[in-house]
Amino acid sequence: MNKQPDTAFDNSTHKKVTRKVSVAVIGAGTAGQNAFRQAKKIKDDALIINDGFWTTTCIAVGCMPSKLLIAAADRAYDTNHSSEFGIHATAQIDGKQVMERVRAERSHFASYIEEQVDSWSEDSKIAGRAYINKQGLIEVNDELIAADKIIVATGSSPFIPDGWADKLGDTLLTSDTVFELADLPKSMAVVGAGAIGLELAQAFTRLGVDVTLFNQVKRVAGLKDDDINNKAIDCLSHELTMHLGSNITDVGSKAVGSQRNAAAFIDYEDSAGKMQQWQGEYVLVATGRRNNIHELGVENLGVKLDEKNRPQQLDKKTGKIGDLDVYIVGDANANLPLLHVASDEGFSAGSMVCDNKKDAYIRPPATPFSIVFCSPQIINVGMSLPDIEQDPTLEHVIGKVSFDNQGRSRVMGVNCGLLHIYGCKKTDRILGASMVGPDAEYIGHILAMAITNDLTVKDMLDTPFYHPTILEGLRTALHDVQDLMEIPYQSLDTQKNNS
Ligand SMILES: Cc1cc2nc3c(=O)[nH]c(=O)nc-3n(C[C@H](O)[C@H](O)[C@H](O)COP(=O)(O)OP(=O)(O)OC[C@H]3O[C@@H](n4cnc5c(N)ncnc54)[C@H](O)[C@@H]3O)c2cc1C
Ligand SMILES: NC(=O)c1ccc[n+]([C@@H]2O[C@H](COP(=O)([O-])OP(=O)(O)OC[C@H]3O[C@@H](n4cnc5c(N)ncnc54)[C@H](O)[C@@H]3O)[C@@H](O)[C@H]2O)c1
Repeated sequence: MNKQPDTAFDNSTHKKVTRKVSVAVIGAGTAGQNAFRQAKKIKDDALIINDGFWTTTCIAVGCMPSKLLIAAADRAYDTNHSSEFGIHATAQIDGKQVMERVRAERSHFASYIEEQVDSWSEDSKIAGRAYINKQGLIEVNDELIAADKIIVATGSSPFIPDGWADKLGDTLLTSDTVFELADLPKSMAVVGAGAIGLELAQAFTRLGVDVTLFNQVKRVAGLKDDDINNKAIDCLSHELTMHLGSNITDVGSKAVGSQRNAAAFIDYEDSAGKMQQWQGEYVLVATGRRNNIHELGVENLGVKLDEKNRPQQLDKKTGKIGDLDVYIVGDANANLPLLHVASDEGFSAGSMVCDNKKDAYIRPPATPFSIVFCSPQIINVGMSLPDIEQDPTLEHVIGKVSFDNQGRSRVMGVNCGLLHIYGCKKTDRILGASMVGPDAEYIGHILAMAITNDLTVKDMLDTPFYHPTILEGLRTALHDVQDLMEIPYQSLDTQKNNS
């Protein structure tokens, strides 16, 4: 490291350096484990340090338990909402069994990671919280480690507004604790209508919990296209109680008899400016996540952080910071806190630090792509509409399709949605897209593939679309893009109205 002393002592503490390694990875989530595996192929002495569980945020408290809960919720929803098909049933929901399955399946996924971590030699991993001291040395447990290169993969944690943890006490839940509930609660407020809030609020509602969702702005899933945002609110409000544009002025908990020793309340000003109070069993706070970097000491390596703790001079391909021998990858760099990004960045950084030319491939930054797994699903791909609108040279058009009357969506009874595809008039390329609607996860993948591989709208329309599918809606929107571009070959199309 640039700041590492030549001596084997830390001058400030007079502690002896306990080991010298070529590569140290801090954090053993998805990004860190990928980085470590890749580095270890070339550098025998590569070391990984981790605080807490070794099974990744994704598996322990993130992607997987949330999708397991949603899977149960969707079963219940379908059972309770099939009467339009002439099928009448009421779901009997065993809350304990629902939560047990979430945890049992989570353990199943975790076992693969545990097996891998167990296969790493004891001297290549350290369980403990790392701190980078003023000398640029890593302090962990009783060790003082000098590393030529450091990969920081310390992830992120739930953000809880100031004072709420104390005021809510044990009525407070976050994504770190909610999957540990032994049973489904009777009622719950969810604060925050981002990906976490939306997914969990809808899942618990579908499982029979009385859920109220709060968000301070009239926006869900951070959608930046107003029409898609309004449509998403419209589709979701059929089953979710939402107080969007409400301002929470206070939260707290109070004693309520013998069953539970506390019940929560939220005081809020609703969107009409009227003061209201919500009361219930728990408050699930989903007001965003913050990268775990502020107490790590990366500044001691020369890394500059902005006011939101985002590292400056970040190379988005590899996580490298300027010309330092420091890489910050995954949620820790607060760039795109998504699983596939953490995975790619970890892999690339691990290859870079040891110049692994043999089986390394530095992945280019992925086309921005996110999915929120509520129903209907919400996706964003490529550039956002506001970013496109800021650049008049892009000469964009917006191809649209509604899923409210789309053939297969109607057949399946999932006909609520809207897709906007942002096309570039000059290049016949797709700049980005935003959608709420059925099968959005698949439509999103197709659009991400098209953008990544520089396909033209014509290329996409020359590809077969099977009938009857929800994906035919994508074709309708692509046709709309073409129509707006006024490119002559569109007139040869014959399949246009089949969906
Ligand atoms: C509820 C929820 C649902 C999600 N769903 C999805 C989804 O559907 N799709 C998707 O793409 N993404 C989803 N995400 C996001 C995804 O889980 C994260 O982007 C991803 O797991 C981040 O991986 P990571 O390797 O950067 O961090 P992590 O997996 O969090 O690993 C970081 C590790 O570093 C350790 N650490 C921190 N500080 C130190 C220190 N000082 N010393 C040593 N170790 C330290 C931590 O304890 C942790 O073990 C979800 C997240 C949540 C919370
Ligand atoms: N399906 C997925 O890919 C998935 C699922 C879950 C999480 N994630 C990742 O986790 C990250 C964090 O998710 P998140 O939903 O916690 O954060 P987020 O930043 O996406 O959303 C937070 C929401 O909370 C609201 N909010 C903030 N403070 C508030 C307050 N005081 N009162 C009321 N509302 C308030 C914000 O307006 C925003 O809508 C996401 O950015 C995403 O990268 C992804």
